[in-house]
Amino acid sequence: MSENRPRIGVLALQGDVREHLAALREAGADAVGVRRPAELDDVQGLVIPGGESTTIDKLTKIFELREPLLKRISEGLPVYGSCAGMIMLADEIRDIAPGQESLGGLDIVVRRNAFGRQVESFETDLDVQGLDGGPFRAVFIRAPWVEAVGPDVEVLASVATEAGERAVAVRQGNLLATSFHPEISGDHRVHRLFAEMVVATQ
Ligand SMILES: NC(=O)CC[C@H](N)C(=O)O
Repeated sequence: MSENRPRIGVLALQGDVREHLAALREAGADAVGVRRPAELDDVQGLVIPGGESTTIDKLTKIFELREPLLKRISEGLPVYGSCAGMIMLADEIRDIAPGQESLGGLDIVVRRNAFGRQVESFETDLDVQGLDGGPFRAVFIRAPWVEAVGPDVEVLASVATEAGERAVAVRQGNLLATSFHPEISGDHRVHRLFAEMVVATQ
């Protein structure tokens, strides 16, 4: 790690990997793609990007990353999951696909595609706890929401839905997750928050 530039990986199997690499670099991290176990060994934090959680799940198994990921998460590796990445970190998934598994670690129940189908993707201004400087423009794309959280989970942001308030940003220890995609908003405050979490563990 050079000075305060943490080395953060982006799980580079599927999804918007490039956008996260760019956002992390702008947030002050050394960002690298992670596709092999040896590359995972080499990072101090990891982003699991948005994409399709069923595909990311399958590819982590094919690329023999599932076991190393489970091990590092259990050892306290800081991980930030966005959208499909949030689903990968959830202990329980509703509307799960046949055979789908998460990595888990975050004591939350998420519902996949909770906000509706692709055409129902939307943007909104969110107040996110821990982010200074006003509301965050959050982009939701076939996003999950959080239906239940365990006692150690902090809810950082919620949205009002027809079903009531639903959490869309949560943190539990070294694990951070958002239903939305901060990597495409041009606002790097979520990535900066994660980089600070990674630095704090060193
Ligand atoms: N933008 C996203 O990451 C969408 C997540 C996708 N609906 C899933 O279930 O994985």
